[in-house]
Amino acid sequence: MDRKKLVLIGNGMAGMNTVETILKLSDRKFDITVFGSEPHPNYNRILLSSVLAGSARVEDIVINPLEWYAENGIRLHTGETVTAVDPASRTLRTDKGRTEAYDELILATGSLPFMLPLPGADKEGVIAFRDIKDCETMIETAKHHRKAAVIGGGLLGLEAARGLLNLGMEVSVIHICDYLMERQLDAPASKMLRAELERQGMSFLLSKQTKAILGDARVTGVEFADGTSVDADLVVMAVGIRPNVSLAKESGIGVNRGIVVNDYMQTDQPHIYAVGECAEHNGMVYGLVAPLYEQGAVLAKTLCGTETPPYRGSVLSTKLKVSGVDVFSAGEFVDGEDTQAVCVHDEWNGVYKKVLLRNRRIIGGVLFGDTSEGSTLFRLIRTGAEMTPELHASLVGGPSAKSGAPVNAAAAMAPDELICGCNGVTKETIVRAIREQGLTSVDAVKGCTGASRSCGGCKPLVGQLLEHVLGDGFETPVKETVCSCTTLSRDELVEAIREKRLTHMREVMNVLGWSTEEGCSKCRPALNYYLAMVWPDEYEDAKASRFVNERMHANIQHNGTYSVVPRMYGGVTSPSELRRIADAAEKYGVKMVKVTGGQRLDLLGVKKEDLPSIWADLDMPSGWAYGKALRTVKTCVGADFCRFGTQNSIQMGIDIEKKYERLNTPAKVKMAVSGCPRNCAESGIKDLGVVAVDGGWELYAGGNGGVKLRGGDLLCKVKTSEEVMDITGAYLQFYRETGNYGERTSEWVVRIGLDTIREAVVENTANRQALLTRVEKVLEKLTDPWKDVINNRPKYADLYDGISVASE
Ligand SMILES: Cc1cc2nc3c(=O)[nH]c(=O)nc-3n(C[C@H](O)[C@H](O)[C@H](O)COP(=O)(O)OP(=O)(O)OC[C@H]3O[C@@H](n4cnc5c(N)ncnc54)[C@H](O)[C@@H]3O)c2cc1C
Ligand SMILES: NC(=O)c1ccc[n+]([C@@H]2O[C@H](COP(=O)([O-])OP(=O)(O)OC[C@H]3O[C@@H](n4cnc5c(N)ncnc54)[C@H](O)[C@@H]3O)[C@@H](O)[C@H]2O)c1
Ligand code: SF4
Ligand code: FES
Repeated sequence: MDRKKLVLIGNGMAGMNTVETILKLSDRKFDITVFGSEPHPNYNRILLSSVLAGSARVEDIVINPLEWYAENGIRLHTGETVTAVDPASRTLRTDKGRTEAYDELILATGSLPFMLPLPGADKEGVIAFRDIKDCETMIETAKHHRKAAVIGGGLLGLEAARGLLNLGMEVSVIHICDYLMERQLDAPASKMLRAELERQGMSFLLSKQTKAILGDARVTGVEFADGTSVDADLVVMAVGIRPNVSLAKESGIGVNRGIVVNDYMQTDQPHIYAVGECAEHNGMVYGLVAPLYEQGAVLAKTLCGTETPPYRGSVLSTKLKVSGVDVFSAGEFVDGEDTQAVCVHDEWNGVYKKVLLRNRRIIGGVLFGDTSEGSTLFRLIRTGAEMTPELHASLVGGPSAKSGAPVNAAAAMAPDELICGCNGVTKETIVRAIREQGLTSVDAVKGCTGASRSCGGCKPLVGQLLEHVLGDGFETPVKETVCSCTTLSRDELVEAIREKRLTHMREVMNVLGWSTEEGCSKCRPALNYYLAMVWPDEYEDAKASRFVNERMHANIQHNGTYSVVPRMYGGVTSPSELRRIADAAEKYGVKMVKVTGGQRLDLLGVKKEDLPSIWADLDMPSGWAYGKALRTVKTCVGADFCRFGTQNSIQMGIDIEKKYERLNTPAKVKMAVSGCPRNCAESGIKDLGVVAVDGGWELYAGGNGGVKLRGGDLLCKVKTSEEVMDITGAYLQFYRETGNYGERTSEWVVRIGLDTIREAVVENTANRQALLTRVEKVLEKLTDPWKDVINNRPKYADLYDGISVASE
């Protein structure tokens, strides 16, 4: 049988989801060709917000990789735009001069971002937020510029603003109304949202009418109708979208706001269908994926000749994808004469819940602060459920009532209903995956089916489904908390510090509900580290929270004296340094001068009160032998002296040590550089070991020569010394950002996985660069602690009491 020729114009989520459903229904019926203007295979546009916010990479958001098209016999023409359709001859033309015939044609041309036609809107630095290119422009701009203005305080604008904050920009959101997300939220929820986003660092300019974009070639600001203005090096317009209908219109296909379709997604032209954001059904145009998938399911069945109920329109639900903020909105939410509202407005706990009723039936709602009942509420709205005392208690009755009357919304759903609107995953798909793959957790379902991968709004529903299918077999993950003062894990703590912009230890303890007033010896130094890591510019080190060695900048010995270890970069010293060391050793009665395993000299047995003076006499940088920081970079003699050496290992070691000395890390870091694989500097058992090989260097991660002996894993092989330096910096910063306080790299590498580290610091060059930018920021601020003590002696009188300073 000859297969019919199906052509899809628009390689986006709606069109491709339709094609995927068609393939599931009948993989032999159509010979499929797809045209897409963008140069990419189909990707999850929703997750652009996550790419911008740094929690996903462009590669992660591809839905159908190129191989998928090939495996399914689909001809894909990326970077090719269809310019005309001729319904009479059933052909189309593209901008590359191609003519293609079709038997059935799907238009899924999506939307175009609306760009305000302001004077100056064509300046460099004025962009939309719609595709991968926009996302990459923002990421690049953030590397060189500081101030961003986002016009539009809707879903897109706020997600863009959060992403730009994460990229280190100062962000002002300009909104035309007097409250944010007015299309999804009522005033009380919007007020709470604004307060939370302000805490995260966003600034808002509300009730502002933009008048012009300022600047010469590049934007420098935005001017408002009231005469005021705001500075900006980047302007992101997020003021809504318009269905992309020009092709349909010019081809004589019926168009209103969108391409007009009936209940089976047919246009007014035979054999031409429309689906997605470009389609207008019953006067409605949709801008969220769940309705587009519902349309796609009807269209796929229509094309395959499978019986289907008609498409009758969709009830919408939205969830803002800004971490740390839980907002959910569905159906109607504005009070009317014929509506009744059931509300909880608890500003103390930051919770707002409103359920709107008409004739006792649930027609909409808004949840802020606690969106756990979002899925249940959405289902009740879709089915037009009547409010009952049990539902009332479960939806708005607070935690106690909730626990008394759990509602498993997932159990009541039909098999083909969507659990995850963002990724088009139905209940039956998840149930099958749970049963066939033996899945026991929400994360496992996510990995296997994609459900909950985007906005996360369906997580509770996935959890309910797991409970329903598995009963007691449902896995509740065991959480390791930072210490007994808190119920938060390390990741939750760091995220909360970031999201809530907590910059002081006391603030963290108050806001995050510490059970002890002062914390404990486990959480205080950890908090001190995490705060400094998250806020390298603002945070003032809380010295008192550090362990004694770090407070004193010296290692205390069993008899109460201290050791003094000056830095010798790469294990190299000079006669004058040795002379000063010898003089100081004699002058301060040093008990022993010892060559350490890290190739430097340790002066043992120094009295506490002599510490500042001996450092002043030595006039050498601190070797940080006491700190959670880069300690030493051990080197072998390398190519300059050794007949086996292939590279200058000494210089490499010195360069690394000079660059990254003093950098605070979750635990101590030891490094080594060897001039050849004979490894005389023992690079294989270091936190990061560098080994010269023919034509380059190998880097080994997570080695340890201490209590838990571990050989390092080969992280990568690079050609140049510059690459070694960069990967070292990125590796150290990635460890700083993801390591648990006190966790050595040997444990960290095992916990988070070598592949993840390799991806973050070697393969994903944009991420490597971002890590380097962040580590540079920290390095700029580091100073030698002993210089500070020597130059500001009175300040340290309490610490080193009875001090006399030799240079006086
Ligand atoms: C940053 C961001 C975050 C979002 N977050 C969410 C969310 O959390 N939840 C949610 O539900 N929705 C979200 N959305 C909206 C959602 O992504 C869209 O509703 C959905 O992607 C639209 O799919 P579509 O296929 O109809 O259109 P599109 O994704 O716009 O796809 C249409 C494609 O067709 C191509 N095309 C157009 N004309 C032609 C032509 N003539 N020839 C060839 N190709 C053509 C376009 O280049 C485009 O690639 C978000 C959108 C953005 C931008
Ligand atoms: N989490 C999500 O579900 C999500 C996230 C991002 C985008 N989206 C979708 O993407 C599409 C685009 O999002 P959007 O937020 O741009 O559209 P939108 O239409 O939802 O919101 C645009 C906002 O811009 C404001 N605005 C309009 N003109 C303005 C002006 N001149 N100055 C300042 N503000 C102005 C409006 O008042 C409105 O709040 C929508 O369909 C949205 O649903 C959804
Ligand atoms: S590691 Fe190689 S280059 Fe370095 S000292 Fe040993 S043999 Fe020589
Ligand atoms: S509904 Fe958004 S991730 Fe599932």
